[in-house]
Amino acid sequence: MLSIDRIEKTFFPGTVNERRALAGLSLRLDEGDFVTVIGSNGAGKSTLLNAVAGRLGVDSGSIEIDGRRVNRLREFQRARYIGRVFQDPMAGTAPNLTIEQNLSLAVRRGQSRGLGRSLTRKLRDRFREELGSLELGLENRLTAKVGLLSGGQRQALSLLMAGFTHPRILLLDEHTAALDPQRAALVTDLTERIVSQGGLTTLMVTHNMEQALQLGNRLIMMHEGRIVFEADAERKRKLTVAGLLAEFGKIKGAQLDDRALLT
Ligand SMILES: Nc1ncnc2c1ncn2[C@@H]1O[C@H](COP(=O)(O)OP(=O)(O)OP(=O)(O)O)[C@@H](O)[C@H]1O
Repeated sequence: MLSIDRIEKTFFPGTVNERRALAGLSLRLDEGDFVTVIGSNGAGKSTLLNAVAGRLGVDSGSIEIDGRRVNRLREFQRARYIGRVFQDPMAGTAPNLTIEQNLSLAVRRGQSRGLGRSLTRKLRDRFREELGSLELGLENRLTAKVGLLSGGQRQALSLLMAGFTHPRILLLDEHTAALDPQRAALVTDLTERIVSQGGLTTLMVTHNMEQALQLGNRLIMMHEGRIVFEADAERKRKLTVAGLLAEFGKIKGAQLDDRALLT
C-alpha cells in the first residue's frame, strides 16, 4: 500500500542552517492501517507527510504507493491517491463554494467517470444524511458558503469530503490542533468513524497523546528524522500516556510540546 524506504531530506545542506529533517526513515503501511505519529518539535513529522504528499521531494530513498514509485510525481499528480486534512481549517475546503458544491466536487474526484454535472436529488439526499450524522446542523445549510462555517465545522466537512473521495492514503496533519477541546473531540470521533467506514489507510500526526492512543491501530514516535519507537496493534492497545511519556524520557534531549498532554 504505502512503502517508504530509507528516505532522507536535508534542508539547506552545506550551510550553517543545515537541518536533517528525515534521516533514512522507513515505514510500511498495509491496506487499512491507521498509524498515529507523535514526536518532539522538529522531529520531522510534517516533513514526512509533505514527502508522501509530494509537496517536498526527498534527497534519496523511495516512496511507493500500491507498488508504484511516486518519487517523481508532483503534488497534484499524487492528489488522486492522497487525501489530506491540514491543521488550518481554511485549507481543505473552497470558501466561496457552497457546502453542496464542495461535497459534489469531492464525490466527483472519487469517481473516475459517469457522474453528471448537476446535483441530483439523490445526491442531495445523501449529503443531507451524511451531514446530519455530524450533528452540527449543517444538513439544512446545503447552499450556505463554506467560508461562513466555523473551524470545527470546516474540519468536519473536510473529513467527510476525504471519505467521499476515498483516497488510497489519508494524511491528517494535526487536524484537530486549532480547535477548542469540545470540537476537537467531535472531529476526533468523526475521524474514527470515517476512517473505519472507508477502511482508509491513514497516517495522522498529532501532538495529543490521548488522541494518538485513541485512534489508529499502530503508533510511531519520531525524533531527529527517525522512528525511535513503534507500537503494533497489540502493543498499542496496552499503551498508556504514562507509558508514552516514559518512552519519550528515554530519548536524550527530546523536548515535548506543551500541547502533548492536552486532551
Ligand atoms: N521548508 C523548510 N525549510 C527549512 N527547514 C525546514 C523546512 N521544513 C522543516 N524544516 C526543518 O526540518 C526539521 C523538521 O521539521 P518538521 O516541521 O518536519 O518537524 P515536526 O516534527 O513536524 O515539528 P513540529 O511538531 O514542531 O510541527 C526542523 O528542524 C525544521 O526546522
